[in-house]
Amino acid sequence: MKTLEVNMVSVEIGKNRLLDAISFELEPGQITALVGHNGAGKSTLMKAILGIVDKSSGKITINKTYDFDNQFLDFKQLISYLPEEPLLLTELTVMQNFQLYGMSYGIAEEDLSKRVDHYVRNFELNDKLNEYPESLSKGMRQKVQTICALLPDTPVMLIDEPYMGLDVYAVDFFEEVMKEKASNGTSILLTTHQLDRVKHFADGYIMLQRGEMLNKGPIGDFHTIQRRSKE
Ligand SMILES: Nc1ncnc2c1ncn2[C@@H]1O[C@H](COP(=O)(O)OP(=O)(O)OP(=O)(O)O)[C@@H](O)[C@H]1O
Repeated sequence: MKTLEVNMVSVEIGKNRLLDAISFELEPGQITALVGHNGAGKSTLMKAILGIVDKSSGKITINKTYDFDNQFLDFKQLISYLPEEPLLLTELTVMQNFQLYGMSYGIAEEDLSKRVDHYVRNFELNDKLNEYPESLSKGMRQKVQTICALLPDTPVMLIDEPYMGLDVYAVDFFEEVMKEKASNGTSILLTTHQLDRVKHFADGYIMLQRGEMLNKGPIGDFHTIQRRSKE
């Protein structure tokens, strides 16, 4: 049984081929680190899965049934996404941003309020619910965006560079939540440059290089990223 299946996905922008025939599958309950140099194509791959960037070819499905090309709205509901840069709506308060996520993923009000309460206490944002994103520090905005991504219970999570701006307590709590989500069956794909952290945390890895899949396998087989040769 697989959750996300990505089959021969390519992305071209103008004459540039940003991703070249990428294929991989995620198992339920597995955390997979997506690694590679700056510019390797990690964020582009996540954006292609979410339809933020158009794929030029390839097929993406979730649970074999939900197809990116034929049931995009149902497909997207099954993915929670933490973008590299916070994408909060500046005209909404922190709580209203959470409510918007709750509505778009159909989370019952009572569940939403319990989850918000749990996450804001642990990320130490309980006194910020009525603030607007621009009055928060960068790290606090990152925490708010992180909570947005944690609120829904989806079979697939795409997490792009989660550690940036988080303090050490927030990082520990975040990893605890990831493990808990995975133990409940969520497949997590996570990009990061903090390779030492993911080594003890992920089950598998996928390595991209210049838009191509260089290799993949269990995390125990991952050693390091070779220094990029001069082009
Ligand atoms: N909208 C775009 N138009 C043109 N080129 C783009 C676009 N978005 C990304 N690229 C290019 O695609 C390549 C991959 O970028 P991407 O952001 O996916 O890399 P990354 O692996 O996530 O890097 P990092 O580790 O620095 O976040 C880069 O060469 C980048 O310049």
